[in-house]
Amino acid sequence: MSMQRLCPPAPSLPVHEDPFLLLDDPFLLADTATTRHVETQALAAVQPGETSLMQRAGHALYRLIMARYPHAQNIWVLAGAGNNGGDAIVAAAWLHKAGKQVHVTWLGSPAQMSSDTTKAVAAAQQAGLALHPLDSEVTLPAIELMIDGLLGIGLTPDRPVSTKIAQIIAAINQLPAPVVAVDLPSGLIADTGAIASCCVRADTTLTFLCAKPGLFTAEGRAYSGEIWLDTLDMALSAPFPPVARLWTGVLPHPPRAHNTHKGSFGDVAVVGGADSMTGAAILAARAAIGAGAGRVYVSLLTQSPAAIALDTLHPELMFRTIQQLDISKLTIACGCGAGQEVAHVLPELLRKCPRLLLDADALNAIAADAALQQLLKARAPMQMTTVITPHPLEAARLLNITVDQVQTSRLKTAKTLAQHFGCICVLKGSGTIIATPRQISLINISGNGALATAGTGDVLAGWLTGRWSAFPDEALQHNMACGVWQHGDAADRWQQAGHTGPLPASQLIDWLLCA
Ligand SMILES: NC(=O)C1=CN([C@@H]2O[C@H](COP(=O)(O)OP(=O)(O)OC[C@H]3O[C@@H](n4cnc5c(N)ncnc54)[C@H](O)[C@@H]3O)[C@@H](O)[C@H]2O)[C@H](O)CC1
Ligand SMILES: [K+]
Repeated sequence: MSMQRLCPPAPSLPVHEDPFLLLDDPFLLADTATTRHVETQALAAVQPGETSLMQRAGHALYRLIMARYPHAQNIWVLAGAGNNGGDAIVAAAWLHKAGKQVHVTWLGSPAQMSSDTTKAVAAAQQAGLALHPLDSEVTLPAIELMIDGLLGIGLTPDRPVSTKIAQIIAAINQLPAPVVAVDLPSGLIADTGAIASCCVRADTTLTFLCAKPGLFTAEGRAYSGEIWLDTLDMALSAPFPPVARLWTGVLPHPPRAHNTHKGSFGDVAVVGGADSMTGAAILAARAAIGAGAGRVYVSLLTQSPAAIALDTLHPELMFRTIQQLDISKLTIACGCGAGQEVAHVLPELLRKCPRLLLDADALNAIAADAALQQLLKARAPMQMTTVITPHPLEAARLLNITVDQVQTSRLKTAKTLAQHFGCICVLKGSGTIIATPRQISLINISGNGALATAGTGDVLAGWLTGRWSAFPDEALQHNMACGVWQHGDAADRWQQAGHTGPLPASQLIDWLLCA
């Protein structure tokens, strides 16, 4: 296995439970420390006379450019002072040999080069390719492609990008030509997907050795474009622990058998919908029945006598008060549009409901009340299972940190929440994370900005609860990851059908149902 596209992924990918990073499983993600280990081991494994890793990386980059942008003649290569720049210079030399008009701007200096970069620079110059300092004019008639080799995993995450590089990044982002990023878009932090003050907006990213989590969550998806991985033909002897795994599809289920009935797929209740927010609970309930639950009850928290008692479009939904339900037998989604009233019902639900998904206002109520937090923590030791589905602001409230702290460490935040409350945490946002206290975290790959509209979170809560009810024997983390993937996939199909705006939540359910 050498080069392959990770995002958008190929269909029907296998699910691995292997807790170690092996280079034949491209969907395991490594943080920078692990990548450096892999790099050290890979460097040691290169035999004298074999091509260096930098040569392999540069040649892989060249091949991808020739395949993806075959008609680009005038190419501007931006090479930083480190090995990321070295990779770009190797590719530039190949492009030059192939007859392309290549202009290289190089920020490095002979005094500060790694030995691989020294060789790359010498080889490029021998081939007749000039490396220009930053202040020289770019002479290409019209740039048709840019190669971003400014910064890779050597970016220091805790300081802003230097002014000089920030100016180049601004220039790259203003030009209309497509950008191919080397290893990472420059400015993206490999471990988190946060950006260090500014970042190249790439159309294609070719990452090396192992895929990095930052490409797939937080700002990563927005800045990386199409993501490719090249493992540089390394076969590593020692496995390393991955930091997360990409989740790229659904697990197959047998079709609903003939001799089943509604009781075979469990009962769901949606508890939510305070005054003027009943729609949120209805959306969740409609999604739950669509996801496969046998029966779905709606328990509205509104006190309004005018509250609906029938969903005329979905008369299969049953409206009951919470007192009319046997919560010890239900899978419950609680919180959608639930307002402050939810605090009154949460103690009972937290104590008695065996399978409880908490969303939105339920999470806000728990964040504000230490006693509810204790009740939530007490569930796991009593074999009661909880899924929480916070968006970044709700996650921040639960941990008493800022949204920025959540978004600059999404993997860590999701894991902390899962461990702290003994639950599965589905941290929403671009690159949704599905974390458990002990298993490897999953990063969902599907979805897009069409989901950034009111009610789509309620649909997700209901959809996940419906899946939980319908497939109670499926490993819960995988079950939730499948549901998250379907939710994003519906939005991807919506865009592929030519829609450019938001996907209204009620229509999202229709798109989920016609997968
Ligand atoms: N070693 C190998 O064989 C391979 C490496 N590959 C590529 O190498 C880079 C990582 O290279 P490294 O030299 O460690 O770091 P960078 O090139 O990413 O950057 C170092 C460079 O950047 C400066 N710097 C750091 N932080 C900032 C900042 N905030 N603002 C401005 N400048 C900053 C730092 O001072 C250095 O000058 C990896 O990504 C791969 O592309 C290949 O994978 C092949 C094998
Ligand atoms: K880069």
